[in-house]
Amino acid sequence: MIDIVKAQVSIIAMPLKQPFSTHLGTVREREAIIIELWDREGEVGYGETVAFSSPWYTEETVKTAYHIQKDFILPVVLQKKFAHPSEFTREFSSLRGNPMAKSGIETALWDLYAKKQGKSLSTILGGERNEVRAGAVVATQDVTDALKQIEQFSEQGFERMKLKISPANDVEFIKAIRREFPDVPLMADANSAYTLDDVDRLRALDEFDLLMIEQPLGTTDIVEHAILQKQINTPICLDESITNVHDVKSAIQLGSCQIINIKVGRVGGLTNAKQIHDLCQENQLQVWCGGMIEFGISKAHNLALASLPAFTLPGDLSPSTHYWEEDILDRPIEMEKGKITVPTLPGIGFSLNERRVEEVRLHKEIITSHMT
Ligand SMILES: O=C(O)CCC(=O)c1ccccc1C(=O)O
Ligand SMILES: [Mg+2]
Repeated sequence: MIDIVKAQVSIIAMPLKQPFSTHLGTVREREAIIIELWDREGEVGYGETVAFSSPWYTEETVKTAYHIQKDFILPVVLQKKFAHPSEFTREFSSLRGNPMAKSGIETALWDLYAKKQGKSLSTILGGERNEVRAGAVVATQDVTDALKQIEQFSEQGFERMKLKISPANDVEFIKAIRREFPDVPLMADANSAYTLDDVDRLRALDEFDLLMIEQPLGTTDIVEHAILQKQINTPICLDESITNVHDVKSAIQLGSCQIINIKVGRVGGLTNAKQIHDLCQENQLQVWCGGMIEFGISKAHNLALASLPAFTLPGDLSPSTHYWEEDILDRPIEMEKGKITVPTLPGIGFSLNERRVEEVRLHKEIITSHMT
């Protein structure tokens, strides 16, 4: 039984090494909520809430997630006992939406559960890979910058590059990159910058041999992506549109995509992420693990998830030093020749570097079971 008696919620903030720009705006500093849950025997589980400071990618923010966690999720988690972390998802099915708030806590329960079993989170989830393939995101709207970044990322060994595109920055931008790097594995992410009126523009991207185009149309759309996929050769990958297993069923039924980007936070935790993985595997859809410009706790959860068999494509998985001067883990996550080793120690295989967390912490709150 998982019997949580104490929770510590920390809001941290750190500048990115370089700005991360999309057509929706620029991220220069990253806030996140780090969750620590202790059970009655003193074992600790770690989770990270990946909502951003503002609602540019999805509706949640650090403040909404904090509110939902503190006022609705943690009081229940501190009262209830869970036989298995998957019970969390059922327990909070009547708490609508707020997947990142849920995920921040659910993932901590998974870490704790795996540690209690003395097994790695990868093993507990059914992982089969001992290393995963890393991919880099070129998040600049400037072609000179983009060329420089791709050069650098290739030297570092990243196995694919993802370009952030929009109607203001697509055909000419990709053409300039393809001229310099004819063979680099390349994909594009539009973060919903297009509509069906742009079919000709999107068809023009077919000549660049992109591995896929991620989320070209509306953030909640499943139907129009199916219409688009019939008119372009580049495989469509859905990100924002997939929030639960039902969305995946619809996308499969309609032929809305060939690939799915699974983000633990976007789908409300590891239980749902695994269920989506299993469904994609049964239906021969390829999946990869999406990134949220995250700190090491979420990175470690991603490594465990990406070790599952259907994660055949390189993900938005990068070492600790990719975005951060110094991450918050006891030791950095490292990449070697484009691969990151899946930890074999119990749970996520990392703990927090308390000194570093202290340096970057804006706020801390401890909640115990006799307070709720
Ligand atoms: O974590 C990364 O390496 C970046 C991944 C990325 O592109 C991204 C980062 C933040 C929000 C949305 C997205 C996205 O995939 O659309
Ligand atoms: Mg995306």
